[in-house]
Amino acid sequence: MAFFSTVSHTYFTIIATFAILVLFTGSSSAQLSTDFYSKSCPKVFSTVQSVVKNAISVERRLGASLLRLHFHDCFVNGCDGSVLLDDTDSFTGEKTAGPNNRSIRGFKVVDDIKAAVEKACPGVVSCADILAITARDSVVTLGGPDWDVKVGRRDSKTASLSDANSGVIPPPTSTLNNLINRFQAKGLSAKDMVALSGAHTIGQARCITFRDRIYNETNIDSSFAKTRQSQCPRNTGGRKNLAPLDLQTPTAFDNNYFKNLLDQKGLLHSDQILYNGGSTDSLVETYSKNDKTFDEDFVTAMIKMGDIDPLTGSSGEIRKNCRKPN
Ligand code: HEM
Ligand SMILES: [Ca+2]
Ligand SMILES: [Ca+2]
Repeated sequence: MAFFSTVSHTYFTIIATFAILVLFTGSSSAQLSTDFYSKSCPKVFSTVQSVVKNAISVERRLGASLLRLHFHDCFVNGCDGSVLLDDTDSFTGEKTAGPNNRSIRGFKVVDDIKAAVEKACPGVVSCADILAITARDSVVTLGGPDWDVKVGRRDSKTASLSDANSGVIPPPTSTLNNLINRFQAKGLSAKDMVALSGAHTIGQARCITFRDRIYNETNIDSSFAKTRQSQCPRNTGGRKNLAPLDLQTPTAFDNNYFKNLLDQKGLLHSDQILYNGGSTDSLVETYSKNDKTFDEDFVTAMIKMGDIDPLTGSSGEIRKNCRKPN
């Protein structure tokens, strides 16, 4: 008896270990692949790209706005299109959460992309995948690196205001430790975090996100602070006034963001903290000197970010309209 129970116990352990392994790999990004739509929607990539290019040719900032949408989607319960759901009388989504309210944009472009993709292959391509492809196409269109986007994500049927407000998307007042920890919590390293922060080589920020820095911080170039103060008053008013995150080339994807940090010309507290005598200084120096290394590490990190907790298999749905569940 003792012999049999040891044997069955051993078998049980082996089977249980195997089941746990399968469960773990099944819940990760194992099912995303670059050819997920190769039969069901071969034109998806060219369709998305042409709408993105057209939108950016009308307003270059949209490239930045679209890239940011993918980040704000993936960090809140994974890359599941949750950020795109509109509020209704009976439902509050993520659009009014602190990091998103009056800030995230680009939804009309996403609607246009979805319409074009639905025309080519109805009911096939998820909004979460559209955000991932759109982020890549935005970077490429603005002169940044290219990569193959993994697809096969499905869309959430809901969204979470409280999760979007919980600090998983770190605020611009963050310490370096908080930035590192928040990315670590999503399986991204400090290196990934610094490389992804390089997304701030494009786009704009509102006065309220950098006011405290330009008036009260000391690790800032004084003439740069003065320039920014002229459009962002100390006490009241001007909250919505915009300034470029990269003062040199805000519509080109390059490594000037990191060069600015060496000159203490980072706009946000969370930008300059990456080069302030701490553990990430040497990476900032590397990226400022070597655009190719930045591009490579940015691509690696974008692919990792796109892998965060996707819905796959029969989870979620393929939304017909990115703004509401089916
Ligand atoms: C490291 C932590 C990060 C913090 C604290 C942060 C914070 C911010 C803030 C405060 C703004 C300005 C928003 C506004 O005033 O409306 C902004 C803009 C932006 N962020 Fe980040 N961000 C971070 C990481 C990222 C990542 C990982 C990406 C993408 C990969 C990204 C892409 C962008 C872009 C492109 C813009 C400009 C958007 C536009 O012009 O519409 N950020 N970010
Ligand atoms: Ca999400
Ligand atoms: Ca730039």
